[in-house]
Amino acid sequence: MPAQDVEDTDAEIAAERAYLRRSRTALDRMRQNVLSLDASAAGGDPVSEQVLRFELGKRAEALRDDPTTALFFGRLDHHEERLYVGRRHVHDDDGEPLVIDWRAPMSRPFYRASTADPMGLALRRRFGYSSGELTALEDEDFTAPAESRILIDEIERPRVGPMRDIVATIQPEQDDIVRADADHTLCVQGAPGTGKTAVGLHRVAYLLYAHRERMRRGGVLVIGPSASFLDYIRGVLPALGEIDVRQRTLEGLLEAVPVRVRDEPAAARTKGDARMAEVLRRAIWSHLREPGEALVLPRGTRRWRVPAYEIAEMAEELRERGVRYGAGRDLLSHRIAHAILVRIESAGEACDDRTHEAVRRTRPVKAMVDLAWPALDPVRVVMRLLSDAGFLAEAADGLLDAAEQAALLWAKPAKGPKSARWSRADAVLVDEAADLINRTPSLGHVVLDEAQDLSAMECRAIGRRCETGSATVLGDIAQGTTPWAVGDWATLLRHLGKPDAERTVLDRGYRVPRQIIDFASRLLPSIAPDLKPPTSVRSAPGSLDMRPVTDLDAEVARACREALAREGSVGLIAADATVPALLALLSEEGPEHVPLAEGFAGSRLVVTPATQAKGLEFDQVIVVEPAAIVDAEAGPAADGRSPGLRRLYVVLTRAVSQLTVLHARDLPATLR
Ligand SMILES: Nc1ncnc2c1ncn2[C@@H]1O[C@H](COP(=O)(O)OP(=O)(O)OP(=O)(O)O)[C@@H](O)[C@H]1O
Repeated sequence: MPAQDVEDTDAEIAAERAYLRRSRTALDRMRQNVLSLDASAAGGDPVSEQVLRFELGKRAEALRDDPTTALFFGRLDHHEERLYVGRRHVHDDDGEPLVIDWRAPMSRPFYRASTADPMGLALRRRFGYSSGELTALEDEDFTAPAESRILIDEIERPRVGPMRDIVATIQPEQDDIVRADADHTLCVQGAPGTGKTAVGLHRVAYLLYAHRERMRRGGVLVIGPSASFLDYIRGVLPALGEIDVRQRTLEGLLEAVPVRVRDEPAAARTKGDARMAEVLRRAIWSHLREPGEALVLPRGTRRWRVPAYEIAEMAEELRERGVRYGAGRDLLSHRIAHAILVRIESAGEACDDRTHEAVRRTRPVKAMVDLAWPALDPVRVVMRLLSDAGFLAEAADGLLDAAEQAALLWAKPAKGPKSARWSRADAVLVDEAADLINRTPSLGHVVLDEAQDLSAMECRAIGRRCETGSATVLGDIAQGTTPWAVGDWATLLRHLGKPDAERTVLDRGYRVPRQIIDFASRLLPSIAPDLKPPTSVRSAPGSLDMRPVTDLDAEVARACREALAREGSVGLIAADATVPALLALLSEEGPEHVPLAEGFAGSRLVVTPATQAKGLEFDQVIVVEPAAIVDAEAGPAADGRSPGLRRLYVVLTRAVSQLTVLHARDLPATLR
């Protein structure tokens, strides 16, 4: 850079720093204003006072400045006005905006303006930060397409601990998804590292900004594949100022039974099959009974009688109307009460709502409802289905063959719901049964990550949680590793109840350098032949290091030491069964490390079982013995593709800067 330019830039940076100081001071004043508000004066009664105090506390918390993050990261120069784009809105004492929220419509040109369409901008400025200090700027005047060094620096900035937000560098194709219409369900097929998870989380923040009341009322939920994954992403939404969003695994969501065991693949596949919905429906409705005798209700000196066939007809009519089982029970009691009231009235007695309610609550009416339409506990229904071959055979007749029914039955029938050996797929069946009895409330929006792994029944469980809301469905068919996975987006969306979801593809990779993604993509023809190989925004010569070795243990320790000598996080990824031995080896050899189960905070070197690597990333990854990772997966997936190779694809695509592959055995043929 010529000396004059350097001076100009220094002067610009000094001016921008001054603006940053001014914005920070203004933000602090906004917070002080909130803290000075008197909840008791505004509230009135003690309850509203408490609510107000709580709300003010939250508001003040949201306005707390974090000096380690960028308060603004962009500047938009229109011909007439200049706007700074940042994490939150900041205004001065006169209400004049100093920084506008990245989610506001006015911020959109920061993410979308291009040479083809500058969106009214004369200049777009990006700011680079180092530890909260404004250190660089980058200008674009839209006369020619420009590459952003700040984007590349941001991606390559060494990882410490959990995932961080990408608010300063969201790319146009990602911005489309983040800001998509709230009523739309979107399905994103995205290659590894294309930003699906990041985009899903920023979309939540966007929806909470653009539709705050509606989303707050309905609720927003993020569903991720594992506890480690949730631990990894937990900081992103709070960093975007959103602290109230529930983040759960599917198992965490289905709390009716404790998950204790893992199913054999055959059982898991059958339990996850959509036919189970019909089996359960039949099992639930098989409880209706035709009464053997008429209902007789003594009242005063009279006895009112409703014949058994009439009650059976009422029940049948309700069932045909498609009511939920639980609601039907209630409705039946009303029908019976009504039938009795008609008789009473025709005998000349005047009745009103109170008579109706009194009759409905009489012991004979309740007893008749219990007999004809018994109350059901979904847990017990599913327990019986999985324990009682006769009951299962009746419900599954014509739907599941004998082998499938045998695979479903527990080896030892359960004694009670508490001691039963429930699996994850069983918990999903309980959830379906519960919904057949009482409708599951729907949320405003669900973000579903790693969706490719879900079974049809799991999709249904999630679908009912966004039945009247919308969803963002994220995943990668090539990374589907479960034997029960549905296998394609159209089927998955149908089971989710969103067949008309808009589908889109992300194939520009941000995490993985070209050299590594090209290598991993050699697996695609075997694991997902319909998918195009992804591209990468970065090239990093030397980032792929293949090491055939003879003494695997010695090489693992050496590779870990080498990686720790460089910057950033390190993931040592191996077949699950070999992880205990690797942990013992590292404890003996010395490199400081932590097992994944203990989280990301303990050490830079995280020993990660291959089955837990999904969704995670590390600056450097050391993969130990690919052949063992492939062999560890049982049988072919539902669509006939090797889940072992898919697992390997996941593992090989976790690295940001460096991938070292140690192998004493041959590599799988497709990689050679
Ligand atoms: N626009 C961006 N700016 C900066 N970093 C980005 C951007 N998009 C994605 N990244 C980074 O790339 C990495 C991969 O993103 P993310 O984990 O969301 O991808 P993914 O598609 O969910 O990957 P996978 O399918 O492998 O789990 C993350 O570190 C993320 O912060």
